[in-house]
Amino acid sequence: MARIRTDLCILGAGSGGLSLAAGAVQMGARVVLVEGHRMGGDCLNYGCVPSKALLAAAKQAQSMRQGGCGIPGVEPQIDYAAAMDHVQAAIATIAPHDSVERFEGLGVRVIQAWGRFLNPREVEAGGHVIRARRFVIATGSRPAIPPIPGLDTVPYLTNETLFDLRERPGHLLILGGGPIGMEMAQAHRRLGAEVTVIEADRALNREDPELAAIVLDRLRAEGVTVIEGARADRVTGEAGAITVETAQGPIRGTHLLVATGRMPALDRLNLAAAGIETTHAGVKVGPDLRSTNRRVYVTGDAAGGMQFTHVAGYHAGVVIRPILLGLPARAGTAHIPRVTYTDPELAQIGPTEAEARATHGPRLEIARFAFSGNDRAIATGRTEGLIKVMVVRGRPIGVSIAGEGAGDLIGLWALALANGLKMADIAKMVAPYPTLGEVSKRAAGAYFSPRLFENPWVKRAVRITQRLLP
Ligand SMILES: Cc1cc2nc3c(=O)[nH]c(=O)nc-3n(C[C@H](O)[C@H](O)[C@H](O)COP(=O)(O)OP(=O)(O)OC[C@H]3O[C@@H](n4cnc5c(N)ncnc54)[C@H](O)[C@@H]3O)c2cc1C
Ligand SMILES: NC(=O)c1ccc[n+]([C@@H]2O[C@H](COP(=O)([O-])OP(=O)(O)OC[C@H]3O[C@@H](n4cnc5c(N)ncnc54)[C@H](O)[C@@H]3O)[C@@H](O)[C@H]2O)c1
Repeated sequence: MARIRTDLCILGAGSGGLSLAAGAVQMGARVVLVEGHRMGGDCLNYGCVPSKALLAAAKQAQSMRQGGCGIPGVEPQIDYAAAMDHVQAAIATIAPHDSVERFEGLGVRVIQAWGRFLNPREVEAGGHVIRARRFVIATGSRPAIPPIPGLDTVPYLTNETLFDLRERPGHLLILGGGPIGMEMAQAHRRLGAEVTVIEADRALNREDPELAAIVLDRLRAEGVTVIEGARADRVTGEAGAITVETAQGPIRGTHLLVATGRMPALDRLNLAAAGIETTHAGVKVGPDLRSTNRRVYVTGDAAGGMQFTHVAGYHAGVVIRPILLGLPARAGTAHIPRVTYTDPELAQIGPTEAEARATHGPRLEIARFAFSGNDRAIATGRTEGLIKVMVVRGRPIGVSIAGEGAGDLIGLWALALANGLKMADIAKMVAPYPTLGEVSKRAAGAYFSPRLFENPWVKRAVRITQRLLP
């Protein structure tokens, strides 16, 4: 076994591991990066990139089908394999950025093998024993497959196999109405498949119900069947003919996508040998993302919190401080946005209205503005949408947006929450006309207008001043 001594050994070359490796090596640390499968991890190969590329193909099809602004729709000719080629081309275009060659070029030593702890200070990977001052577990997550009787007897898809399909499913059943389920439901419906989502609870149940309804109404109008409150009791059938039994009756389709959540990918790591404790959600970490082994930090999905690429990247920026410079660090969550890339999109940062109400009670004020009052939305015929801002003592603490471009619109509020800006700061902003971005300013306006327009003191001051002015 070859022995390697290094400053930092990172397990997993996905969103978190790659950001950390690139940052650490460029700041002067010796870095070993261990990846057992594909560079780029889930986001590039089986997650964000393929799902957004497929959604883009689906949006193209839908805009032809739907027409609008006086242009009649035409039924598009859909070549599902060509749409999947577009997906693979998007992955291939981004892949060099995440490649072994690029990282070796930066000075990172990349080992392409699965890593596992031998003891609290050493990892074995591909015939090497790596002794590092600090380790980072950045091994991500994988689909959590529920123990539904019969599921293991039928061929089912997950996000790891869906994007390999070359033929469009005739009728795609989707188990789980979370972000993966709803994004893939809309993509497949728009590409011409029949789609039924089977959700045990409420679809998009982490989101504000009023805003989730805007998205779900649209999906249903496009022909996606969403069955809520339906737990799958049993699955039977074979390739091309699959039945999901629920208390609401049997639901039949040709393909089944399981999208019922994700579990941390920790099983290969031999964590017990390193004294690293876990919870059901992931590695047990403190607010500084340090595990129960003080030499080992955790980033991204493996840390058991929010499962997003930008969170993995943010974690990389947090742990690099103590690892390289011995400085204290703390990972927050209050300023982290999330977006579901359905059309319309659904974006959230901080607490929803119900969550904020539970914490802040009567101190909570809600500022709202509907997209139907935005001139750009009217001009482009996309008026479905709403922004809600949760405000406590003049500061936004949470924002929910459903509507076209919600994922981009939430960026302004991510800046506001990260920097403790006030509603007055948003109101000061001059937004270009006509843009969807004006909805943020109008929400701030909605917060201040009762204070300004329904205030007798303001009216009195204006009357007095008008009398005195020459
Ligand atoms: C369908 C889908 C769509 C998504 N869309 C979005 C989106 O639009 N926006 C968003 O922000 N997030 C999205 N996500 C979530 C996002 O992909 C993850 O949050 C992100 O990839 C997590 O990054 P990570 O670094 O923790 O893990 P990953 O990126 O998954 O990387 C982990 C890496 O570790 C490797 N590994 C595992 N065990 C070992 C080991 N023992 N030794 C060596 N290597 C190991 C794996 O092979 C993998 O390459 C999506 C996820 C899915 C499934
Ligand atoms: N746009 C994005 O940023 C994006 C997109 C996709 C995924 N992701 C990430 O990946 C994570 C996982 O996504 P997901 O959609 O798989 O998980 P999820 O946990 O968000 O949703 C899973 C859904 O499946 C339901 N469910 C669970 N067991 C069921 C059963 N037996 N029968 C019927 N329904 C059942 C749950 O009630 C839940 O609504 C997300 O939480 C998110 O962090 C992000």
